[in-house]
Amino acid sequence: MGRERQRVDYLRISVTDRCNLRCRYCLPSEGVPTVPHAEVLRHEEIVAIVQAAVAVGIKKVRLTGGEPLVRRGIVELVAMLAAVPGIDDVALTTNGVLFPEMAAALKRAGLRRVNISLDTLRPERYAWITRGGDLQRVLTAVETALALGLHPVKLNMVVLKGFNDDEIIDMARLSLERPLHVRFIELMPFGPADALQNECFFPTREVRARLEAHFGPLVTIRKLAGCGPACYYRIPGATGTIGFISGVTGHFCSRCNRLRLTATGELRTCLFGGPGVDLKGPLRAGANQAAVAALLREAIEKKAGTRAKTGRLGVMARLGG
Ligand SMILES: Nc1nc2c(ncn2[C@@H]2O[C@H](COP(=O)(O)OP(=O)(O)OP(=O)(O)O)[C@@H](O)[C@H]2O)c(=O)[nH]1
Ligand SMILES: C[S@@+](CC[C@H](N)C(=O)[O-])C[C@H]1O[C@@H](n2cnc3c(N)ncnc32)[C@H](O)[C@@H]1O
Ligand code: SF4
Ligand code: SF4
Repeated sequence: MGRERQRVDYLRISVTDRCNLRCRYCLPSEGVPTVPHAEVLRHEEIVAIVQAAVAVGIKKVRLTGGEPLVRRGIVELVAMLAAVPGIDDVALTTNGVLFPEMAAALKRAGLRRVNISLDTLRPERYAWITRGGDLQRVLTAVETALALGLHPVKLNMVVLKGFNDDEIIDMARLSLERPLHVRFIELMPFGPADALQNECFFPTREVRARLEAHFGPLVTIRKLAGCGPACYYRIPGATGTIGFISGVTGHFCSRCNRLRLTATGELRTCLFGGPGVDLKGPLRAGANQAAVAALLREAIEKKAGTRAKTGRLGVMARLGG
């Protein structure tokens, strides 16, 4: 008997390829050539694709980027997506820089939860890894998300040997008193991260060993809202959790539940590449919802429960992580 196919119910949407930071493992210092405005999907086009996606089983959307909060009208887009019948979860992955001022409006628009990238708790390190970012803004973003009752609030830390691996315990401590979910992410070989892989890759098993040497055995917990690739644990007695995203050493592809939509309207069935399907062309040529749904259905049927094999990987800021 064949393997039962994982239900695909989650669409990650990169709403822009632009970013207000230049994290060293994600973008080159000069950035990447930006896509002309006309090539980027308009709000209405994203909504049309999401409506078609609901017809093929999508229930959750996550907005990412680039930095999703630099997209003009992002609050309105959240409201439009939250209003699509059949969508029960609208989430955001952000670097947090613009979040404090926008958070209340985003929540009012229907944002349910947020994942915030935070690689270090030291201001000078943060400025270095992001090429100029201000740590205080991200810390304020985390506080704002908690104060607004967005739930769960997850933190994303890409662990880099020799840069922030000495902060693993400090980051994990953030989960002790408050409902913060601290995720340790393995560096994946995209764009500039490819060149860092040899020197900086720090595997999940070593993160876990460090945590257990300090806090004692971690307790396995059932998954948090999100159904992403993270595996969650708890430090005994902690309010929040610890998550591991093992994009390199892990084996979670057989339960992959997601599709990706790039800012320019290409549908991808795997972060690691594979054939993309152009949705913008058909949409602009007048394809109706049923026709877009048929393209989505076909892509889902072809989606393998394994990582796509590809010669060249793009940059994360283009794919939305
Ligand atoms: N290999 C792989 N990595 C992923 C996948 N989805 C997300 N990631 C990585 O996981 C990290 C965190 O991603 P987030 O955008 O916070 O999303 P998430 O953890 O999937 O989201 P939720 O589970 O919904 O909270 C990023 O480094 C992503 O690149 C995936 O399908 N495959
Ligand atoms: C590409 S960013 C886009 C959203 C937003 N700009 C942010 O930083 O949260 C999404 C996530 O991918 C992670 N990421 C970027 N490059 C990565 C890499 N090479 N390996 C693993 N994770 C990476 C980031 O740390 C971030 O948590
Ligand atoms: S990880 Fe996010 S914040 Fe950092 S450069 Fe990439 S897209 Fe921008
Ligand atoms: S690597 Fe590809 S198939 Fe595997 S979990 Fe990520 S997106 Fe899904």
